[in-house]
Amino acid sequence: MRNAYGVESVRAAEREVMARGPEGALMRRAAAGLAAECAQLLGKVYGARIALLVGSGDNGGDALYAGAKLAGRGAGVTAVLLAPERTHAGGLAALRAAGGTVVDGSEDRAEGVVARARLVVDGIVGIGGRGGLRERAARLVAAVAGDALVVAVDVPSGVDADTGEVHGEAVRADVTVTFGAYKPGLLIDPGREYAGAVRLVDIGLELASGERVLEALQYADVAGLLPRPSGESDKYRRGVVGVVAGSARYPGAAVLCVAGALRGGAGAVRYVGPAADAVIARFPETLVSAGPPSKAGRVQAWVVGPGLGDDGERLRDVVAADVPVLIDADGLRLAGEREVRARRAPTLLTPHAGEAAALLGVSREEVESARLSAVRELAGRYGATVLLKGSTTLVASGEGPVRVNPTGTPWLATAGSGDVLSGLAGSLLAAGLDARDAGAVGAYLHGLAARHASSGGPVAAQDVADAIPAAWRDVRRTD
Ligand SMILES: NC(=O)C1=CN([C@@H]2O[C@H](COP(=O)(O)OP(=O)(O)OC[C@H]3O[C@@H](n4cnc5c(N)ncnc54)[C@H](OP(=O)(O)O)[C@@H]3O)[C@@H](O)[C@H]2O)[C@@H](O)CC1
Ligand SMILES: [K+]
Repeated sequence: MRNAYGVESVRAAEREVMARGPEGALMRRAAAGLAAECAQLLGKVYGARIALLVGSGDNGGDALYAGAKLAGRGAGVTAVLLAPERTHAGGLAALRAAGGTVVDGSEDRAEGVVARARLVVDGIVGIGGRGGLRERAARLVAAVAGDALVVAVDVPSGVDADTGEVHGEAVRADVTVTFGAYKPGLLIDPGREYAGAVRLVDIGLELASGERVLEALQYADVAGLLPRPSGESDKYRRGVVGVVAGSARYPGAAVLCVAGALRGGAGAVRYVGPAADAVIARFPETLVSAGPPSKAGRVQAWVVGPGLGDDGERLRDVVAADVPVLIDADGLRLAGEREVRARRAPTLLTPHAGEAAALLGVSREEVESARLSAVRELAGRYGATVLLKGSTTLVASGEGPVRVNPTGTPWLATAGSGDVLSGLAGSLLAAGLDARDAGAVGAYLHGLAARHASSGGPVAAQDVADAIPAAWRDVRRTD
């Protein structure tokens, strides 16, 4: 599991270590890790031209000490000071002693220094930052050459470390070297995109796992959660998932949802609705019926919503069921907050940003720019688990850390891919995973399947469904 911690927890852990150890030890460890990463990126340090963008706090101090190390190895290092009178004094002295030079960020030549650098170190602001880049910093960042390497210290300046929100301008890094713990803002878009590749440097902070605010499942975690049929399994023990989706006129959503459900580990898929002919034609193993879902026979979990149109009656029938229910697409529009809250069995809602925006009464842009608060707000309002789809899919329940999916790919933004995900996650619910695990494991496999199917090119929803077994095998191999 990859865990991320909020700024307050990181600061508290820092205070504890500082109370025990010698002054400046943490910053020296951080700077050593930062310098090592810069050296590795450069390949050859000797003679390399490096610009340090140095703000008023300890983030700038890290950059200066790392710059001193690189200058000691023969790099040409220049520090550009954004707040000369408040620069970290020890760091500045170390850089000067190692042969580095210094310019005031308000001088005309500062932009030229930045523009000529092969590597730019962003030590403008770290976890003490608020809001986007200020004007002078933004001007200097705009001067960075297109082919220069940009390394952010701890957090790309302008990105909110706790949320990944970006208000105004921010640094776009190739690599972010972060200290002590991942910060949520490095793993959630838009911040994640600004961070580039994230490297964690251990500086000896001890963080209690109960304080993590965000977690990302890794291969081994997913392998441990995947359902495993035993020798005794029959279809009911493995779980039957019911799918209420599609319409006679638009059967595609039903077919794709069933395609996902068949690959999610449940023992059988029951389809209820008017697209039964199309479903059977494609997947003859599906059990189909046309009446109300509650009369369809035994199921261990329902998926309702994709392509459902305005069929509120079937939706209400499913929502009244006493088994786990996944609500997606049209179902989200039709399901009342009160009905969902009143359910006793688990509920998993799977909106994309546009659907989440409609439920919250805000714009799509607002959801996309503040994904963490949007998913938490929805989970709270509905008393449900919510999977917010997108470039960084998030899964939130009322309590516990939010899960962020690390396997997404932009190619997944394709028609029908959400229908496959809802079938897949519903199948995992039927197989016995709780709503948070079903959502997170479903998103993980779905992303991995899309990568398999795409290999860097466009991908259709059916291809994603077809690649789920390969993704599953991939994960199991690490078992
Ligand atoms: N915690 C740890 O374990 C360790 C932490 N370490 C390092 O320390 C860093 C935190 O240092 P920090 O506390 O000095 O804050 P930091 O981020 O440098 O900001 C300083 C000042 O910047 C200003 N400012 C605010 N917003 C701004 C903006 N948008 N644009 C421009 N300026 C802005 C604001 O001052 P203001 O100008 O508003 O008075 C604020 O007070 C951390 O990220 C890591 O790198 C490691 O060395 C070792 C272990
Ligand atoms: K920074």
